[in-house]
Amino acid sequence: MSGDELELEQEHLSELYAHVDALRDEAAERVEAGGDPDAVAVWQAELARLDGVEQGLCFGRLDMTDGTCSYIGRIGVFRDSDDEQLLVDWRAPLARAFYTATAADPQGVRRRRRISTRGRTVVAVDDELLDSDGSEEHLVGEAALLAAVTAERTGRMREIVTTLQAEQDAIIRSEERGILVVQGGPGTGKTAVALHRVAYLLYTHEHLRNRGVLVVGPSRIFLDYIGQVLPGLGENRVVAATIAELRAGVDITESDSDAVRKGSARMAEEIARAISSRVRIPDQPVLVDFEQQRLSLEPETCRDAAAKARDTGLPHNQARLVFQNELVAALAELLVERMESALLTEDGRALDGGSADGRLGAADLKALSAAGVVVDPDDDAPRELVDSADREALRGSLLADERIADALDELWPELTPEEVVTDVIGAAPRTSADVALLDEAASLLGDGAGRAVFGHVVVDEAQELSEMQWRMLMRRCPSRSMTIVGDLAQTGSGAGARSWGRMLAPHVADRWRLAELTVNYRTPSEIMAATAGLLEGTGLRPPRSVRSSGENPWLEWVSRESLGDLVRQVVAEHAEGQLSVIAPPDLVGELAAELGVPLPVELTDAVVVLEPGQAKGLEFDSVLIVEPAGILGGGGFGRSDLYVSMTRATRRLGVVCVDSVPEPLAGMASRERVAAAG
Ligand SMILES: Nc1ncnc2c1ncn2[C@@H]1O[C@H](COP(=O)(O)OP(=O)(O)OP(=O)(O)O)[C@@H](O)[C@H]1O
Repeated sequence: MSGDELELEQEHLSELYAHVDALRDEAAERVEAGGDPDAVAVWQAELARLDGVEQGLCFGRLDMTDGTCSYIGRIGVFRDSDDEQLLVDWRAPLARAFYTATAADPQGVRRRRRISTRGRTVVAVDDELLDSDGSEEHLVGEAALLAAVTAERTGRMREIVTTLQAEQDAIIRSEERGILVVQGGPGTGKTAVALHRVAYLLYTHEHLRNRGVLVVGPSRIFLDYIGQVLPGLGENRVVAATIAELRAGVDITESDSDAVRKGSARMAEEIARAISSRVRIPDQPVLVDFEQQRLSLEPETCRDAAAKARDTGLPHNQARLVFQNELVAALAELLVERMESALLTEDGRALDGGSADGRLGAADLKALSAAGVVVDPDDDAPRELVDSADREALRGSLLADERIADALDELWPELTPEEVVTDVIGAAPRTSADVALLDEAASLLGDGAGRAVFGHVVVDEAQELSEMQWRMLMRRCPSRSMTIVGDLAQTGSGAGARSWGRMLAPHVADRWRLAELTVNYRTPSEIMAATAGLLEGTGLRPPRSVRSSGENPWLEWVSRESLGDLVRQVVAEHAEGQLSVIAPPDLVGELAAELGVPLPVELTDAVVVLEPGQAKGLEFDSVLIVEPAGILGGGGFGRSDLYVSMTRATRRLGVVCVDSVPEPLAGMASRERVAAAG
């Protein structure tokens, strides 16, 4: 590449940064000036957006056959004086050809140029001519892609905006409405694509900025791992949470041997039943005292009130108010009738007998005045003793009366989600699986406190979610605009999905669309070949690896006593990049102590020790699996867990077995043989 070209690109890049600096200065000034807090918040967000795109601001250029040229980057930048577009946002339609044009389908592109930068300096340009005679399908920007996928891992996911592939681009730009399921094997870029899609949707659909986007991930470790991707794309206002974090204030302990039962949609029925069984229809009249009067609530009256309350369709705690109003109205009628029959004749004249002198007795007056009904004791003219305003006041007093409130609460109590869930599965401590039950109960009780809804929801590692967790998520996305990414071959939870259709049917019937990713960018073909035995008989096919590493995975077999020594030796020999030791949960503590690495893990450390469940969605340069038999035997989904664990490696994989080698791994070569071949 000629120096002139580099110089030319440097000139353009410097001009771009000068513009961005000017924008940043303006935003900083506005923040400093203060004033309206909303306006200040907007300028703060703008500052964060501009800071987020500092690295790799511009990464491409398209030269078209019609002689025009556009630069592609993380955000759009315009020259103020003539509105000329200096940089096209990668999400704009104009940028699309950067990802999808091929020699077979050049889309008007003559040359695609990738611009590599370090800080604000152009370090390389890499050109692809598309108007040559090309008919072969190939990867877009192969050299840049391979450089990206073989780069050393840092414990933080990077955005892939400069090397997105056509099948990924199509998913990112797919229409916002409805549910899009992205199924793909390990390393096919599902997480990366989902996050880039969020950035794209926020760019193209203004309303999502106000309505919010939620990204749901399997663990806090995973959310930290992906936490830099969206800011690097200029998007800072996305909520990222695990399912458990979606209900604040629940203390979680993780392990749960009952997660499968708790995940089943049948729990929704049990919870509904637990709530309705708390409403008691008495078989005997309920006697309540009010201001020296004894009133009786008949079972029939209670039954009618409960039916009316249920017919409203309101949640339990709100329907309770209807129930109370009905019963209080019935009690008020009782009181009125009693007073009227005691004091007035049928045609409304005062009766002798209510009190000795034919006037209201002291007790009557007290009861009425307690109820806010003011009656002049000298007035015995024919009239309706208690009019509608009086009745209203009487009902108010009845409702406010403590003994009446207690009696009504006995029949239809106000409930909390925790009480209901305790009825169904027992008292705390709560696990992550319980959170969906608490949410279900809260929804049936009408306790919406703290439940935010979002305009679009992204669910990563979606195969892990139980039926109850799907119900919980759907409540947060009334528009059903969702991107769901996952891999049925990686389902590690007995409560998780075996079929997308079955999981989604209760919510959207068959109104969802499927997109597939087929190329594995992470795991070299040698490692994928070693996992083949794990998919045997499942009908699932592993994705095609984009590259081979030339390094074969190995397997070693040691006694329990020598395990620590061997693991320490392998870790000591590990020289470059990040290494993750992945072991069954009961070995993790011991191995971490043996290796002197902290728990819980710090993901950016050179060596980390994880359980298979924690490794979901992550990746490392090297992976050492310890005691695969323990992972395989760790529940009905041991095969998936081992498959997930083995496919976390971008370069090297070793497996250490204690005592016996699991059958699906029997074909792997020994460490010695691999070392000799290397
Ligand atoms: N177009 C691309 N350019 C560069 N790197 C890519 C591309 N697509 C995917 N990758 C890289 O491949 C790796 C795997 O991506 P990602 O984690 O999104 O895959 P996944 O399908 O979610 O995997 P898994 O299901 O195993 O968790 C990441 O390092 C990602 O950056």
